[in-house]
Amino acid sequence: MEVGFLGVGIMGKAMSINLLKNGFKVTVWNRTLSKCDEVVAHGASVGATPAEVVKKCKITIAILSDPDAALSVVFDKDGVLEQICNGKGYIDMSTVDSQTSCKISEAITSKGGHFLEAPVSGSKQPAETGQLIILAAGDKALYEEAVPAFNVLGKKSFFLGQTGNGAKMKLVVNMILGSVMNAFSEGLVLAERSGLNPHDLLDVLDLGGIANPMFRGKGPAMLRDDHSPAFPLKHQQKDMRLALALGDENGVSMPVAAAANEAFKKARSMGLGDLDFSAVLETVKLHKQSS
Ligand SMILES: NC(=O)C1=CN([C@@H]2O[C@H](COP(=O)(O)OP(=O)(O)OC[C@H]3O[C@@H](n4cnc5c(N)ncnc54)[C@H](OP(=O)(O)O)[C@@H]3O)[C@@H](O)[C@H]2O)C=CC1
Ligand SMILES: O=CCCC(=O)O
Repeated sequence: MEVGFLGVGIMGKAMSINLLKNGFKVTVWNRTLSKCDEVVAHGASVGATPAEVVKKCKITIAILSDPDAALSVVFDKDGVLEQICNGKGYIDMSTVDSQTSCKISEAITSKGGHFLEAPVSGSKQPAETGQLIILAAGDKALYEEAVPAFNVLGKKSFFLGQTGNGAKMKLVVNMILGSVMNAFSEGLVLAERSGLNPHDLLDVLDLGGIANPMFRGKGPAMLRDDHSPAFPLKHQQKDMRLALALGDENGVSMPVAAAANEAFKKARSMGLGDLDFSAVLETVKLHKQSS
Protein backbone atom coordinates (compact mmCIF):
# COMPACT_ATOMS: atom_id res chain seq x y z
CA MET A 1 0.00 0.00 0.00
CA GLU A 2 1.30 3.52 -0.80
CA VAL A 3 0.91 5.92 2.10
CA GLY A 4 1.55 9.66 2.29
CA PHE A 5 3.10 10.96 5.50
CA LEU A 6 3.07 14.62 6.62
CA GLY A 7 5.40 15.53 9.50
CA VAL A 8 8.58 13.70 10.38
CA GLY A 9 9.19 15.05 13.86
CA ILE A 10 10.00 12.66 16.72
CA MET A 11 6.85 10.60 16.15
CA GLY A 12 6.45 10.94 12.40
CA LYS A 13 10.02 9.93 11.67
CA ALA A 14 9.76 6.76 13.76
CA MET A 15 6.32 5.86 12.40
CA SER A 16 7.15 6.44 8.72
CA ILE A 17 10.37 4.43 9.00
CA ASN A 18 8.41 1.66 10.70
CA LEU A 19 5.94 1.58 7.80
CA LEU A 20 8.83 1.37 5.32
CA LYS A 21 10.46 -1.47 7.26
CA ASN A 22 7.17 -3.34 7.05
CA GLY A 23 6.77 -3.15 3.29
CA PHE A 24 4.72 0.02 2.81
CA LYS A 25 5.66 2.52 0.11
CA VAL A 26 5.82 5.95 1.77
CA THR A 27 5.94 9.49 0.37
CA VAL A 28 6.89 12.02 3.04
CA TRP A 29 6.66 15.78 3.43
CA ASN A 30 7.93 17.93 6.27
CA ARG A 31 7.81 21.72 6.64
CA THR A 32 11.57 21.65 7.12
CA LEU A 33 12.25 19.45 4.11
CA SER A 34 15.80 18.47 5.12
CA LYS A 35 14.35 16.49 8.04
CA CYS A 36 13.00 13.99 5.46
CA ASP A 37 16.55 12.82 4.62
CA GLU A 38 16.69 10.04 7.22
CA VAL A 39 13.32 8.66 6.10
CA VAL A 40 14.43 8.85 2.47
CA ALA A 41 17.52 6.82 3.43
CA HIS A 42 15.06 4.08 4.47
CA GLY A 43 13.38 4.17 1.04
CA ALA A 44 10.77 6.94 1.18
CA SER A 45 9.99 9.34 -1.66
CA VAL A 46 9.53 13.04 -0.94
CA GLY A 47 6.63 15.28 -1.90
CA ALA A 48 7.33 19.00 -2.27
CA THR A 49 4.03 20.02 -0.64
CA PRO A 50 1.17 18.38 1.31
CA ALA A 51 -0.96 18.75 -1.84
CA GLU A 52 1.59 16.85 -3.91
CA VAL A 53 1.63 14.00 -1.38
CA VAL A 54 -2.17 13.75 -1.35
CA LYS A 55 -2.27 13.81 -5.16
CA LYS A 56 0.07 10.81 -5.26
CA CYS A 57 -1.34 8.69 -2.40
CA LYS A 58 -4.75 7.16 -1.73
CA ILE A 59 -4.26 7.55 2.02
CA THR A 60 -2.25 10.32 3.70
CA ILE A 61 -1.33 10.32 7.40
CA ALA A 62 -0.27 13.44 9.34
CA ILE A 63 1.29 13.82 12.78
CA LEU A 64 2.04 17.46 13.54
CA SER A 65 2.74 19.50 16.63
CA ASP A 66 -0.54 21.23 17.50
CA PRO A 67 -3.90 22.55 16.23
CA ASP A 68 -2.29 25.45 14.31
CA ALA A 69 0.02 23.06 12.46
CA ALA A 70 -2.78 20.55 11.79
CA LEU A 71 -4.98 23.30 10.32
CA SER A 72 -2.16 24.89 8.35
CA VAL A 73 -1.24 21.77 6.34
CA VAL A 74 -4.87 21.27 5.39
CA PHE A 75 -6.09 24.82 4.68
CA ASP A 76 -3.02 26.80 3.59
CA LYS A 77 -1.71 27.18 0.04
CA ASP A 78 -0.43 23.85 -1.35
CA GLY A 79 -2.29 22.13 1.45
CA VAL A 80 -4.22 18.87 1.66
CA LEU A 81 -7.54 20.44 0.59
CA GLU A 82 -6.18 21.30 -2.85
CA GLN A 83 -5.95 17.63 -3.83
CA ILE A 84 -8.27 15.69 -1.53
CA CYS A 85 -11.17 14.22 -3.47
CA ASN A 86 -13.54 11.31 -3.72
CA GLY A 87 -11.75 8.03 -2.98
CA LYS A 88 -8.89 9.57 -0.99
CA GLY A 89 -8.46 9.36 2.77
CA TYR A 90 -6.80 11.71 5.26
CA ILE A 91 -5.81 10.49 8.73
CA ASP A 92 -4.68 13.04 11.31
CA MET A 93 -2.74 11.42 14.18
CA SER A 94 -1.72 14.74 15.80
CA THR A 95 -2.93 15.48 19.34
CA VAL A 96 -5.47 18.28 18.88
CA ASP A 97 -8.82 19.31 20.36
CA SER A 98 -12.09 17.93 18.99
CA GLN A 99 -13.03 21.30 17.45
CA THR A 100 -9.89 21.29 15.30
CA SER A 101 -10.54 17.72 14.26
CA CYS A 102 -14.16 18.46 13.35
CA LYS A 103 -13.15 21.52 11.31
CA ILE A 104 -10.67 19.43 9.32
CA SER A 105 -13.22 16.63 8.93
CA GLU A 106 -15.86 18.99 7.52
CA ALA A 107 -13.44 20.48 5.01
CA ILE A 108 -12.17 17.08 3.83
CA THR A 109 -15.61 15.53 3.51
CA SER A 110 -17.00 18.61 1.73
CA LYS A 111 -14.48 17.81 -1.03
CA GLY A 112 -15.60 14.18 -1.17
CA GLY A 113 -12.64 12.86 0.83
CA HIS A 114 -12.71 10.59 3.88
CA PHE A 115 -11.41 11.67 7.29
CA LEU A 116 -10.23 9.79 10.34
CA GLU A 117 -8.65 11.23 13.46
CA ALA A 118 -6.25 8.80 15.09
CA PRO A 119 -4.14 10.33 17.87
CA VAL A 120 -1.81 7.94 19.61
CA SER A 121 -0.90 7.02 23.15
CA GLY A 122 2.72 5.99 23.62
CA SER A 123 5.90 7.88 22.88
CA LYS A 124 9.11 7.75 20.83
CA GLN A 125 10.11 4.19 21.70
CA PRO A 126 6.65 2.66 21.14
CA ALA A 127 6.56 4.56 17.83
CA GLU A 128 9.88 2.96 16.85
CA THR A 129 8.76 -0.53 17.84
CA GLY A 130 5.15 -0.42 16.61
CA GLN A 131 3.68 -0.46 20.11
CA LEU A 132 1.47 2.63 19.99
CA ILE A 133 -2.17 2.66 21.08
CA ILE A 134 -4.30 4.17 18.32
CA LEU A 135 -7.40 6.17 19.29
CA ALA A 136 -9.33 6.45 16.04
CA ALA A 137 -12.70 8.06 15.32
CA GLY A 138 -14.55 9.32 12.26
CA ASP A 139 -14.95 7.44 8.98
CA LYS A 140 -15.33 3.72 9.81
CA ALA A 141 -14.58 2.58 6.25
CA LEU A 142 -11.31 4.53 6.24
CA TYR A 143 -10.50 3.00 9.62
CA GLU A 144 -10.96 -0.50 8.18
CA GLU A 145 -8.80 0.43 5.20
CA ALA A 146 -6.07 1.75 7.51
CA VAL A 147 -5.99 -1.30 9.81
CA PRO A 148 -2.98 -2.89 8.03
CA ALA A 149 -0.99 0.32 8.65
CA PHE A 150 -2.31 0.64 12.22
CA ASN A 151 -1.26 -2.97 12.86
CA VAL A 152 2.31 -1.96 11.99
CA LEU A 153 2.25 1.27 13.99
CA GLY A 154 0.48 0.05 17.09
CA LYS A 155 -0.21 -2.84 19.44
CA LYS A 156 -3.92 -2.00 19.67
CA SER A 157 -6.35 0.22 17.77
CA PHE A 158 -9.63 1.53 19.14
CA PHE A 159 -12.45 2.86 16.96
CA LEU A 160 -14.25 5.32 19.24
CA GLY A 161 -17.14 6.52 17.08
CA GLN A 162 -17.74 10.01 15.77
CA THR A 163 -15.01 12.53 14.94
CA GLY A 164 -13.85 14.28 18.10
CA ASN A 165 -14.01 11.21 20.35
CA GLY A 166 -10.41 10.22 19.51
CA ALA A 167 -9.19 13.73 20.34
CA LYS A 168 -11.13 13.78 23.60
CA MET A 169 -9.85 10.35 24.67
CA LYS A 170 -6.27 11.39 23.94
CA LEU A 171 -6.63 14.61 25.96
CA VAL A 172 -8.09 12.77 28.95
CA VAL A 173 -5.20 10.29 28.88
CA ASN A 174 -2.58 13.05 28.61
CA MET A 175 -4.24 15.13 31.32
CA ILE A 176 -3.73 12.17 33.65
CA LEU A 177 -0.18 11.62 32.33
CA GLY A 178 0.83 15.26 32.94
CA SER A 179 -0.69 15.32 36.41
CA VAL A 180 1.09 12.10 37.37
CA MET A 181 4.41 13.42 36.05
CA ASN A 182 4.08 16.43 38.37
CA ALA A 183 3.30 14.28 41.41
CA PHE A 184 6.22 11.99 40.52
CA SER A 185 8.58 14.98 40.23
CA GLU A 186 7.48 16.31 43.60
CA GLY A 187 8.02 12.86 45.11
CA LEU A 188 11.55 12.58 43.73
CA VAL A 189 12.55 15.97 45.12
CA LEU A 190 10.77 15.36 48.43
CA ALA A 191 12.58 12.04 48.86
CA GLU A 192 15.99 13.59 48.21
CA ARG A 193 15.46 16.74 50.32
CA SER A 194 14.16 14.73 53.26
CA GLY A 195 17.30 12.63 53.31
CA LEU A 196 16.11 9.53 51.43
CA ASN A 197 17.87 7.90 48.51
CA PRO A 198 15.55 8.62 45.54
CA HIS A 199 16.79 5.44 43.83
CA ASP A 200 15.27 3.55 46.78
CA LEU A 201 12.03 5.41 46.10
CA LEU A 202 12.07 4.14 42.50
CA ASP A 203 12.55 0.57 43.75
CA VAL A 204 9.72 0.90 46.27
CA LEU A 205 7.35 2.41 43.68
CA ASP A 206 8.17 -0.32 41.18
CA LEU A 207 7.02 -3.04 43.56
CA GLY A 208 3.75 -1.42 44.56
CA GLY A 209 0.27 -0.74 43.24
CA ILE A 210 1.27 2.43 41.39
CA ALA A 211 4.20 0.83 39.52
CA ASN A 212 4.13 1.91 35.89
CA PRO A 213 6.33 2.03 32.77
CA MET A 214 6.74 5.81 33.01
CA PHE A 215 8.27 5.77 36.51
CA ARG A 216 10.42 2.78 35.49
CA GLY A 217 11.48 4.25 32.16
CA LYS A 218 11.99 7.91 33.02
CA GLY A 219 12.84 7.82 36.73
CA PRO A 220 16.55 6.90 36.47
CA ALA A 221 17.14 9.48 33.71
CA MET A 222 15.36 12.16 35.73
CA LEU A 223 17.68 11.48 38.67
CA ARG A 224 20.59 12.13 36.29
CA ASP A 225 18.94 15.40 35.11
CA ASP A 226 18.68 13.78 31.66
CA HIS A 227 15.59 15.16 29.94
CA SER A 228 16.44 14.14 26.37
CA PRO A 229 13.17 14.66 24.50
CA ALA A 230 10.88 11.73 23.77
CA PHE A 231 7.70 13.72 24.42
CA PRO A 232 8.54 17.45 24.27
CA LEU A 233 7.31 19.41 27.28
CA LYS A 234 5.76 22.10 25.04
CA HIS A 235 3.43 19.45 23.60
CA GLN A 236 2.47 18.16 27.05
CA GLN A 237 1.62 21.73 28.10
CA LYS A 238 -0.49 22.11 24.94
CA ASP A 239 -2.33 18.91 25.88
CA MET A 240 -2.97 20.13 29.45
CA ARG A 241 -4.30 23.42 28.05
CA LEU A 242 -6.64 21.61 25.63
CA ALA A 243 -7.75 19.13 28.33
CA LEU A 244 -8.57 22.00 30.70
CA ALA A 245 -10.66 23.60 27.95
CA LEU A 246 -12.50 20.27 27.58
CA GLY A 247 -13.05 20.36 31.34
CA ASP A 248 -14.49 23.90 31.06
CA GLU A 249 -16.84 22.83 28.27
CA ASN A 250 -18.13 19.95 30.35
CA GLY A 251 -18.22 21.64 33.76
CA VAL A 252 -15.57 19.36 35.24
CA SER A 253 -13.49 20.80 38.06
CA MET A 254 -9.82 19.83 37.56
CA PRO A 255 -7.67 21.59 40.18
CA VAL A 256 -4.91 18.98 39.94
CA ALA A 257 -4.63 19.32 36.16
CA ALA A 258 -4.76 23.12 36.46
CA ALA A 259 -1.82 23.08 38.88
CA ALA A 260 0.08 20.70 36.60
CA ASN A 261 -0.55 23.04 33.67
CA GLU A 262 0.91 25.94 35.65
CA ALA A 263 4.03 23.90 36.34
CA PHE A 264 4.43 23.06 32.63
CA LYS A 265 3.91 26.76 31.76
CA LYS A 266 6.59 27.67 34.28
CA ALA A 267 8.93 25.10 32.73
CA ARG A 268 8.29 26.58 29.27
CA SER A 269 9.08 30.04 30.60
CA MET A 270 12.38 28.61 31.88
CA GLY A 271 13.24 27.58 28.30
CA LEU A 272 12.60 23.87 28.88
CA GLY A 273 9.86 23.40 26.25
CA ASP A 274 11.95 21.38 23.81
CA LEU A 275 13.15 18.97 26.50
CA ASP A 276 11.19 15.93 27.60
CA PHE A 277 8.12 16.67 29.72
CA SER A 278 10.04 15.11 32.64
CA ALA A 279 11.91 18.44 32.76
CA VAL A 280 8.99 19.77 34.81
CA LEU A 281 11.10 18.28 37.64
CA GLU A 282 13.30 21.38 37.35
CA THR A 283 10.41 23.62 38.47
CA VAL A 284 10.11 21.64 41.70
CA LYS A 285 13.84 21.95 42.34
CA LEU A 286 13.58 25.76 42.08
CA HIS A 287 11.90 26.09 45.44
CA LYS A 288 14.55 25.70 48.12
CA GLN A 289 13.77 26.66 51.68
CA SER A 290 16.26 29.00 53.30
CA SER A 291 16.57 28.37 57.04
N1 LIG B 1 6.55 12.72 21.18
C1 LIG B 1 5.62 11.97 21.79
O1 LIG B 1 5.92 11.18 22.71
C2 LIG B 1 4.20 12.01 21.36
C3 LIG B 1 3.69 13.05 20.64
N2 LIG B 1 2.35 13.04 20.31
C4 LIG B 1 1.77 14.14 19.55
O2 LIG B 1 2.17 13.95 18.20
C5 LIG B 1 2.37 15.21 17.58
C6 LIG B 1 3.82 15.30 17.06
O3 LIG B 1 4.67 15.14 18.17
P1 LIG B 1 6.27 15.05 17.99
O4 LIG B 1 6.60 14.24 16.80
O5 LIG B 1 6.78 14.65 19.31
O6 LIG B 1 6.60 16.57 17.73
P2 LIG B 1 7.88 17.27 17.06
O7 LIG B 1 7.96 18.60 17.70
O8 LIG B 1 9.05 16.37 17.10
O9 LIG B 1 7.43 17.42 15.53
C7 LIG B 1 6.42 18.34 15.17
C8 LIG B 1 6.13 18.24 13.70
O10 LIG B 1 5.13 19.24 13.36
C9 LIG B 1 5.66 20.04 12.31
N3 LIG B 1 5.10 21.39 12.37
C10 LIG B 1 5.08 22.23 13.43
N4 LIG B 1 4.45 23.39 13.11
C11 LIG B 1 4.10 23.27 11.81
C12 LIG B 1 3.38 24.11 10.91
N5 LIG B 1 2.94 25.32 11.28
N6 LIG B 1 3.17 23.67 9.65
C13 LIG B 1 3.61 22.44 9.27
N7 LIG B 1 4.28 21.59 10.07
C14 LIG B 1 4.49 22.00 11.34
C15 LIG B 1 7.16 20.02 12.50
O11 LIG B 1 7.81 20.45 11.33
P3 LIG B 1 9.31 21.08 11.40
O12 LIG B 1 10.22 19.89 11.45
O13 LIG B 1 9.42 21.88 10.17
O14 LIG B 1 9.36 21.91 12.66
C16 LIG B 1 7.36 18.54 12.81
O15 LIG B 1 7.25 17.76 11.65
C17 LIG B 1 2.00 16.26 18.62
O16 LIG B 1 0.66 16.60 18.45
C18 LIG B 1 2.21 15.54 19.93
O17 LIG B 1 1.42 16.07 20.96
C19 LIG B 1 1.53 11.99 20.62
C20 LIG B 1 2.01 10.93 21.30
C21 LIG B 1 3.37 10.86 21.77
O1 LIG C 1 1.26 12.27 23.89
C1 LIG C 1 2.28 11.75 24.36
C2 LIG C 1 2.23 10.61 25.23
C3 LIG C 1 3.58 10.22 25.75
C4 LIG C 1 3.49 8.93 26.51
O2 LIG C 1 2.47 8.23 26.46
O3 LIG C 1 4.51 8.62 27.17
